[in-house]
Amino acid sequence: MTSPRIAFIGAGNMAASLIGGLRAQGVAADAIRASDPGAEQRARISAEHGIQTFADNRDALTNADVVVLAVKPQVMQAVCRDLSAQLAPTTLIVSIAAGITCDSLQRWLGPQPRAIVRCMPNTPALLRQGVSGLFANAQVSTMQKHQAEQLLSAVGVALWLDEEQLIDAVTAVSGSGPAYFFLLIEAMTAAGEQLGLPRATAAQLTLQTALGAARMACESDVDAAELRRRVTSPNGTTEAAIKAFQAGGFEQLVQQALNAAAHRSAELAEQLGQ
Ligand SMILES: NC(=O)C1=CN([C@@H]2O[C@H](COP(=O)(O)OP(=O)(O)OC[C@H]3O[C@@H](n4cnc5c(N)ncnc54)[C@H](OP(=O)(O)O)[C@@H]3O)[C@@H](O)[C@H]2O)C=CC1
Ligand SMILES: O=C(O)[C@@H]1CCC=N1
Repeated sequence: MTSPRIAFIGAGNMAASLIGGLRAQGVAADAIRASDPGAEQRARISAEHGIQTFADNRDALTNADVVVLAVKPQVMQAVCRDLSAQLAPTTLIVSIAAGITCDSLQRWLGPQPRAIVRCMPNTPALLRQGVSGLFANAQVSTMQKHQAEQLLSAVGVALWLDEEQLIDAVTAVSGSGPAYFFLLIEAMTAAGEQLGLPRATAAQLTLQTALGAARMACESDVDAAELRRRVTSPNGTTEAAIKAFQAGGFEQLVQQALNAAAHRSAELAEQLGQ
């Protein structure tokens, strides 16, 4: 199968990660186009990946099999309305925007039924270590599902969802998830410094521990709870720390935080889908 021609609308961080992943997989530069109003973004992406870029979104659409909508949720409606007349009926639409439903995209893209895949990737896509949840509407063909999966798996793991609503949960767990780990890294570094370590040492200890723990959790044949038990000696230092976390309501706090993210994703869909 020849690789599809892909147009990126919006050439910011997530688009740059996806384009980098595609290029690393051997997709030809001339199979990819991108548009963005920012001259700087266009120059950067075109210099890094050798692709053609455009200031007018409609110019990126020429011959596209797949159009990736990679703009912020707040401008999505205007972008879709502007593109609708220009889109071929067979084009696959892939949206990575948080809180924008397939129904809203369909409404903004005009009366013609559209094949739409809604995705939620995350920023480790930059290092091809991302993970995405994908939902396809009823118009998406098997071949188009394969095209969307190829696109997202160029930057990490791609997981299909049976219900669109689950995208809110994916957003809460993995879309926003990198920020939670960064928050923990910030807090552990600060706590290490408070305990007397030089900041750079506290940062290095924290980062290497995060990396080692993530790799163990990914590569081990036992689950995270068992790995935690193996670190926790009876009446030892880890037990003291875990008890302090739990006394502070750690698990409930994590649940509350993820509920807030999922709720905000659904709320964005409600507010921006009008
Ligand atoms: N960042 C993240 O962790 C994740 C983001 N997402 C989603 O990905 C999408 C893109 O996010 P991200 O890459 O981080 O954002 P960026 O701001 O980096 O990229 C968006 C780009 O779109 C450009 N843009 C603005 N208006 C238009 C327009 N009318 N037509 C074309 N391009 C336009 C912006 O230019 P300018 O900056 O000049 O406005 C910017 O370069 C969002 O919808 C977000 O919800 C999904 C998962 C994770
Ligand atoms: O914070 C946000 O809204 C976006 C979506 C997931 C990660 N960043």
